[in-house]
This record gives sequence, structure tokens and C-alpha cells, in this order.
Amino acid sequence: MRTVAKALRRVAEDKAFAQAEAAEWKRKYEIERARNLQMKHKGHYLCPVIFRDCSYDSEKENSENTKNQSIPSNTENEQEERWCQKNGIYTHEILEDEDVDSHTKFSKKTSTKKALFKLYWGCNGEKNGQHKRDIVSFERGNITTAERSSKQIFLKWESRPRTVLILTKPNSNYVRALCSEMIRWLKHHKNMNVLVEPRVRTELLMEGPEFGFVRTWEHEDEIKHLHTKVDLVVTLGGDGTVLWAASLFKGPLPPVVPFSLGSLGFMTPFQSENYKEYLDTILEGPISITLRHRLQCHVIRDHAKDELDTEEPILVLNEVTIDRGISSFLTYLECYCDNSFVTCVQGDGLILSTTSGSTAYSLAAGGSMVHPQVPGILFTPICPHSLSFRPLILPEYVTLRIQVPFNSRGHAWASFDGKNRKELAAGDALICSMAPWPVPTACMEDSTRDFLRSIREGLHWNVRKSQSFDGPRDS
Ligand SMILES: NC(=O)c1ccc[n+]([C@@H]2O[C@H](COP(=O)([O-])OP(=O)(O)OC[C@H]3O[C@@H](n4cnc5c(N)ncnc54)[C@H](O)[C@@H]3O)[C@@H](O)[C@H]2O)c1
Ligand SMILES: Nc1ncnc2c1ncn2[C@@H]1O[C@H](COP(=O)(O)OP(=O)(O)OP(=O)(O)O)[C@@H](O)[C@H]1O
Repeated sequence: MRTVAKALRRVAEDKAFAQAEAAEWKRKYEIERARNLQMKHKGHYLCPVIFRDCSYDSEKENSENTKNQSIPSNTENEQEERWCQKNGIYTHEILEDEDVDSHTKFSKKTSTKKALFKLYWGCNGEKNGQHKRDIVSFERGNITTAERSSKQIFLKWESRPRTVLILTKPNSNYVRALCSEMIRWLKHHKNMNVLVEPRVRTELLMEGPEFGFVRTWEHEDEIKHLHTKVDLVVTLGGDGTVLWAASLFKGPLPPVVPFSLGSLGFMTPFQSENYKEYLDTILEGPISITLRHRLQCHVIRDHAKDELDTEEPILVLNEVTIDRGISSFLTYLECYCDNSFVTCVQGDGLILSTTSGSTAYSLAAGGSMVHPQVPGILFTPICPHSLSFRPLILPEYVTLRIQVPFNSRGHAWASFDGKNRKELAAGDALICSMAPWPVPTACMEDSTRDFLRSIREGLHWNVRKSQSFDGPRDS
């Protein structure tokens, strides 16, 4: 009798503990959800537009070239607000937020004018300039969907792009040489302002003082405001350099032109040999772009239940991976989707991937390849110790929580686009949802052709010898 009573008391205690835990997680989830909503409201890419005059004093700029390393400044002119137009969405991307730090060189008064552009959606492959949204009609009582917004997107410059940020893969002589040549061409033939990372500027100045006009930033803080200055980002490297470019922008991003100087180059459709031709076309516009969705992740520590590990979310273009790291034990992860329990992962770990990342680690773990323009979150287990654990693709609006339970034997490790490992102890959790700031990458042809070419040429997808005609046939 005493043993039964003890067992019952233990069950009641466990239940109370579980209820308290659930309430705690619900509270954390609500905090995160409120934060997400706030960020979505702050997201600019589909917001009202602010237009500005883009006058630019190139003489003043030239005279200061060798003195000043930081980004050039222009005077502000009149502003005009407009809402999304019938035939597309006009840009904005003005760094006029209250967030702008008035003490930095990037403050409101000294901000460079950004080139204006317009995004519009193609229709059945035609560039008819109509922006189509999801339309559900109920004609004659039937639910019918008409046009969807995820058609090929085009970007048309409304004013001339002036500032280009060039990001390069380190330790490559070829990349270094190409970067110098491209910078000379952009300055002397296109009259562009050029920005590079501090490391690259130092390398350029070692080549000669002629690169004095190239700008960089002095403090890490200034990176936060890069998106207010830069019209175009050029990457010279492989996919890793595109990931690097995305990681520098923890909010909105200007269009990215990825040149292929790596071995695989899934996200880098432009061949560097023809860079002049490509950049000429891109600077002229219009260009086809792929809006590559990103995921935003927060770590919540058990010992600081009210606080997120980092104030800013960590944004990933490929994936966030939660794995067993150096632990030799099975990873044990509880997964929740919009606060409902989904499953427990028992295996090497779990990958939460974007559709752009679907051809990277997620693919290696058995996930499907998905067109990058499809909005969704891939839920791909790594070596699950189960015969029935198939990968999932979830809709883009869900919030996922991956938690290390208290009865897990080991710790787990989260990594973001393969970098910045963070240890997750029992009780810690990672919260992940779609970020409001995609990475707009320029296409060679269009989103679909570029994607299909890269899976054929990069991964040799479904390469097989054709069956010969010579043999038995249906009569
Ligand atoms: N088993 C695996 O396949 C595995 C293991 C670890 C990391 N990765 C991937 O590597 C990425 C980090 O890339 P890195 O260049 O910094 O590291 P890296 O130098 O180790 O290169 C990883 C490889 O993944 C390729 N790659 C990266 N993103 C891709 C994408 N979206 N589609 C197709 N291929 C892609 C790169 O071209 C490169 O060949 C991670 O985000 C992860 O997806 C894959
Ligand atoms: N500007 C940069 N600063 C610091 N690290 C960078 C920079 N650009 C790229 N990297 C890092 O260098 C590594 C290699 O870059 P990348 O993948 O572009 O070249 P690769 O390995 O030659 O190409 P591929 O992956 O196609 O073989 C990546 O891990 C990436 O994160």
C-alpha cells in the first residue's frame, strides 16, 4: 500500500512538474512570437517606399578619396513617400530608421543616397510588370486560386546604382587579381563607388596607392548600416562567400551578384571571365532575381528563462543544424511546431533548412531538393535511429522550437550555415522561424532555369545513359 501511495504521489509530482514546464515554455514561446511579430512589422521589403533625389558630388568625393576610408556622404534632398504601386513594389531601403546610430559615420545626416528600384512579377514567363498576389475566388461557390506571387521576380533600377560592395573569398591569388581588375573597371568605366572588407583594402593598398579611392569600414558597428549605403553586392568565391555575404547583413540586403570562383557554385551562376558583360547588363537592368528566404534563430537558455541568448536573431541562408557535436551519445531533441509537440529526434541530429539550403547539408541527410523560390522550412533528421523518420517540408509561417530535454544524456550543438557553434545544455532550446529579410540574388537566366542548371551541372542530377532503341519493343 505504502509503495502504491508513494508511486501515485510521484506521478502527481511529475505531472505538476511537467505542467509547470509546459507553462514556462508557453511563456517563452509567446515572448518569441511577440518578438517575431515586431520584427515582421519592422521588415522593410514590402513596406511603403521613400523616394529621394540621388545627387552626387563626384569631385568632392575624388578629392577626399585618399584621406577618408569610410563610405562617401551626400546631402539629403527631398523625400517622397509612396505606397506599393499597381505594377510592382518600389524600393525604399532608406536607412532613416530611429535605429540608425547618430554617432556613427552612417548617421542620417551623412547618409549616401541609394539607387531606387522597383520589383515586379512576371506572368507566365512574360515580363508584363503586374504584381500578382494570391487570389482566392469563390465564384459559383467553388474555391479557386488564381495568380500567385511566387512568379519570376524582376528588378528594375529607377535611378543609377552608385555603390558596390565587393566580397571576396580569402587566400586566393586568382580572386585577389580579379578583384583589383574589377575595381579598376568599376571606377574608371562605370564611375562607381567601391567598398570592400578592411582586409581587402589593406591588400589593395599594398598593390599601390591608386586604390586609395576604395572604401571600407573601421568599426564592426558600421556593418549594421551597410545596407543603407550599398546598391549592389558582388561576391567573388563559391557558395561559402554567398553565405558570408548574407551573414554580414543581419537585416535587409541589397541585390547580390554571385560570381563563381569556387568548385561547386550552386548559388553562383555568373562566370567571372565575362564579368564586364554581366555587370554592364545588371547595372542597366532589369534583372531577374531569386528572393532566397532566410531563417531567423534564437537560442533560449534554461538558466535565463526570460532572456534570449542574443538580442539579434542569427540569420541563416542554408540551415541551422542541431547535432551531437563531440558527444558520443545519441542526440535527444524534442521538437515543437507552433507550440504543438511534433516528435523526438533520436539520432545524430536535425537540420532546419531553407529551400536554398535544400541542396546543401539537408540533401546529404536525405532531404528533398526544393526550388529556392518555394517558401518553406525543411525538417530533415540526420541519421535517425528509426526506420520511419522521413524528412518533412513545413509551411513558411510556422515557428519551430527544438529543445534539449532534461533527460537527455548529452548536450547538443547548434551551428548556423556551418559556423558559430553554440552548445545547448539540458533545458536550452532553439527557436526558428522564417526571417522577413530574404537574400535577393541576381539570376543568369531566371530562378527556375538557374536552379535546374545547377542541379544538373553541379550535382549531375539523374545522369544516366539513355536506353538504346535497339531491343525489344511494344508491338
Ligand atoms: N555532409 C554535408 O553535405 C555537409 C556537411 C557540413 C556542411 N555542409 C554544408 O556546407 C555549408 C557551408 O558551406 P561553406 O562553403 O562555408 O563550407 P565548405 O567550404 O565546407 O563547403 C561546403 C560545400 O557545400 C556546398 N554548398 C554550400 N551551400 C550550398 C547550397 N545552398 N547548395 C548546394 N551546395 C552548397 C559548397 O559549394 C561546398 O562545396 C553548410 O551550410 C552546409 O549546408 C554540408
Ligand atoms: N570574405 C570572407 N571572409 C571570411 N571568410 C570567408 C569570406 N568569403 C568566404 N569565406 C569562407 O571561406 C570558405 C570558402 O569559401 P567558398 O565556399 O566561397 O570557396 P570554395 O570553398 O573555394 O568554394 P566551393 O565551396 O564552391 O568549393 C567558406 O567557409 C566561407 O565561409
